[in-house]
Amino acid sequence: MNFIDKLNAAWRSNDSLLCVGLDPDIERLPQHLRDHPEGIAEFCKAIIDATADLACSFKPQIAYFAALGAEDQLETVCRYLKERYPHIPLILDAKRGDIGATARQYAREAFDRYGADAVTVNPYMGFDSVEPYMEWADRGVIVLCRTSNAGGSDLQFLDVGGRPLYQHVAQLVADKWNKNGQCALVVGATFPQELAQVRALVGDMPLLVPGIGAQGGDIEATVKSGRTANGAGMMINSSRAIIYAQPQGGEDFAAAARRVAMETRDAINAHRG
Ligand SMILES: O=C(O)c1cc(=O)[nH]c(=O)n1[C@@H]1O[C@H](COP(=O)(O)O)[C@@H](O)[C@H]1O
Repeated sequence: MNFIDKLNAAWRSNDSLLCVGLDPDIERLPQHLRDHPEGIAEFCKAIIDATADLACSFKPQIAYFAALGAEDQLETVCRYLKERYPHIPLILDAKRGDIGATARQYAREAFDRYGADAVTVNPYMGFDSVEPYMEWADRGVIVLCRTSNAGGSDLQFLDVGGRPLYQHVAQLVADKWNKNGQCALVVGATFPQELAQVRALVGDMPLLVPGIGAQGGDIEATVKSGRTANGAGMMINSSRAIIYAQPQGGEDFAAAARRVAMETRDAINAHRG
């Protein structure tokens, strides 16, 4: 099953648009896992088990593993997800961007090494830097468009022929780059008006929407701005607010993550109709 079909099936089967982000900062893990040689993987596996029935996707952020030389633990997490929850899409967040020959190696890393269903990529270097990922026709290519951070406006808001660059990117991907129907776009939940603009330009193309939770994006405005006619169309990501939900000295971290993931999924679903 290709990425888009798998995502559609996960939206339906879990009745969820929530993407659970796996950003395992070693300094924020429970002490017993900080001291454990496979602590990062154990933490992620526990979060996955606690939230897999509530999520439409999981998104590990590669930097949290690579910074510590813990790519083997990312492999473990990806393998675990694919064996235990093969119906939930795995998005590798790597935001890659380089010339074609190098991009092909990044694509092999994402799709062959980690077995990701989709990867995030940066469009700044143009189509030949994104095309190599498309050789894996059953995988998703998720292109940065209007990112959630304040500094995203520095370039993404520049005027390009009468409209901001992020809209040009959205149109370009929808009209020209998405030849195999495998593309999606990143649009931050912190900018609901721009989210609505992108939705208007790209039809039903899936959108990865980070920025609720720790970054403070408004769930109602996000869902109303980005939903498709059938009340789906988005992977709304929350990472820190879910995975570090454990109150000090309170409940088990995985149970706390489950509680917040459920609240978030339900808050999203309240506005899909
Ligand atoms: O591509 C992304 O996932 C991404 C794009 C963007 O515009 N903003 C953004 O925050 N992200 C990622 O989404 C996650 C957000 O994490 P929280 O702010 O903890 O929910 C991080 O892994 C970011 O790297």
